[in-house]
Parts: sequence; structure tokens; C-alpha cells
Amino acid sequence: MNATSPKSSLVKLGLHTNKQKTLKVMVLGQSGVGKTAMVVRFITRRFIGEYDPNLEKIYTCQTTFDKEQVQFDILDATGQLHELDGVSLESNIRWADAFILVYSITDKCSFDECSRLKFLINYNKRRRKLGSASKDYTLDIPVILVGNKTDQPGDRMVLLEEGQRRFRELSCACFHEISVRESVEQVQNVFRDVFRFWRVFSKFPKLKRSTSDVAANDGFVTPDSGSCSFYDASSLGHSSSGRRSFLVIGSDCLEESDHTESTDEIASNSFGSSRSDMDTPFRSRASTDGTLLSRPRRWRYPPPGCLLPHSNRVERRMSISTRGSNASY
Ligand SMILES: Nc1nc2c(ncn2[C@@H]2O[C@H](COP(=O)(O)OP(=O)(O)OP(=O)(O)O)[C@@H](O)[C@H]2O)c(=O)[nH]1
Repeated sequence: MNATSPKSSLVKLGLHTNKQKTLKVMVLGQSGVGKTAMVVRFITRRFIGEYDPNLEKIYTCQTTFDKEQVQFDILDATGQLHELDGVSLESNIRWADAFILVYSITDKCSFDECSRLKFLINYNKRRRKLGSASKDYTLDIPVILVGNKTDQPGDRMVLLEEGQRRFRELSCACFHEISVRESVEQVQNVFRDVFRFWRVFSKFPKLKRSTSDVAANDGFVTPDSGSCSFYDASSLGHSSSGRRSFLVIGSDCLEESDHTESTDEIASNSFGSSRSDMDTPFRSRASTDGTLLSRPRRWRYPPPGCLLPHSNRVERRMSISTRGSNASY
């Protein structure tokens, strides 16, 4: 007698899918910043010192984040981009679902290179907003900015504050400072964030999103001690009363409400203050966590959140029931 499980029946009917998610990540950055070391650290948990710099490779690995199985296809792009013609770089960019932009905190040039690479990502991944004028574009792809080699503080050439500022200017999803050499957990946190932001971005591609989506499953992203991560809620469109971003240092998660203050101030405030209301649970998904900016048609890429001071923007909240394709951007 053939026994058919309810699940397999649903699969046959197409109502249930046990498909594993595949997330295509491209790791980009100047040569020598530690891209290969980071990818290999994530996959094998080991730090391996030297690699062939000309090797461009896709690594595949399966892991579980937030109780979901995910397959990572990770393209470790060679940093010697002058040898890579623009066409293949751009087609690689088009291939990816998410990006990790890596620089070394000991190398200012690698930091500046991230701006150029982010421009290329924007150029190749932007999509025209539905129903909008021809100049309005949106980027539904998470880009994570990572400063590596924090184990070399004596050689530091890029300050933490500069990294924070750049991540906002480039409208990245979040920012980490890590040491691939020292901490496998910091590397895993980077990939966990890639997964979380990608999940949110692909779940609601046409809606503004909130950090509550990112942290929906099991609380907040809390990198291990020694790592520093910065989240810009504005990159996910979250705000009801102002721009909110989250600085995560060790196990403390701190919230600051307005980006118009100087980044130095942000850093010192954040470092010095205690745990904030990030400890309280986010409101439920069904609540009004969407925002609609008053002048979306004027937006050009990059989103004006990083160009205009917050005080120039008027924001109003909208109910989830009123979200429709016209509300997307
Ligand atoms: N001190 C320190 N060195 C690191 C760290 N991560 C990588 N390195 C070293 O940096 C050098 C370059 O690392 P790779 O992983 O080959 O850099 P890459 O970005 O892949 O370079 P290309 O393959 O040329 O694009 C190697 O000597 C690594 O051992 C780190 O966190 N700290």
C-alpha cells in the first residue's frame, strides 16, 4: 500500500515547497583586504593566511540562520580589478542577490575603492520604480559594508566614524568592523546580516521595510564582543518619528534617533550610553511599520536620506492595509 504523507501531497499540489533558499553573494573589495580569508573563514571556520590573488571562485555552503536553511553561493571576486574587464565585473554584479563590500581599516585606498564599487552596484542593479518618472530608481539589494583587520589598531588609517559615515553616504544596509583573523563569530555575523537583509528585501521587494523585519525572528543582531556593527534603519525605510539607526557593540544594542548630529557625537554617545529601548520587543508585523515620504518623486539614487538633513523631510505613517504597488519605492 502506498502511504502518502500530507506534506508530500501538498508538494504535489504545489501548495507546499521544501525548496532550499539559495542566496548569491558577491564579495567585493580591493586586493589584499581579506575577502578570500573572510569567505574561507565563514565556510571552514579557519583562518588561512595566503591565497592566490588571481583566483576568482564561487564557494557553495549550506547553513542555518534563524532556523532557516540557506545555501550560500559566494563569489569571491578577485581584487585585481584592472585585470578583470568591466564587462565580467558588471555581469558578476548582475548575478548576485547581495553584496559584501570589504575594505581594510589599514588601507585608505581600499576604503575609497568601496565608493566606486558601490556606484557600479547601483548602476547595474537599480530598477526603475513602478509608475514613477524615468529618473526614479530603487535598489532592492542589500549591500553590507565591512572594515576588516581591526586586529591591527596601530596601522589603522580609516576611523570607525569614517566607516559609519561612508556606510550612510553609500546607503548600505549595515556596517561591520571585524577581524577575520581574530574572530569567526564576527564573520558569521556579517553573513547572518546578509541573509537577514536579503530575506527582508526579497520578501517585500516593493515596499519600504523596517528593521523589525530584519530582527523579526530571534531578536536583534548582536555581534560578539569586539565587533562593531552599525545599522541604518533609513536604508530600510524605517521611521515614524525620525531616522533611527542601531549601533551594536558587543552585546549592547543602542539606538540613536537622528542622523543630523555629527558622527563623532554619535560614536561617543553610543559608546557611552547604556542599553536602550532596543531591548523591548518590536511591534508586531501587522502594525504600521511602513512609512511614506512626502516627496518620493523627487528622489534620485542614492536615496535622499543620506543627502538631506532629516529636518527637511516630513514623514507620515501608513497602515499596512493601504500598502499597494503605488506606495512602493
Ligand atoms: N592582520 C590581518 N590580516 C588579514 C586579515 N584578513 C586577511 N588578512 C591577510 O590579508 C592578506 C590578504 O588576504 P586575502 O584574503 O588574500 O585578500 P583578498 O581581498 O582576497 O585579496 P585578492 O585575492 O588579491 O583580491 C593575507 O595575507 C591575509 O592573511 C585580518 O583580519 N587581519
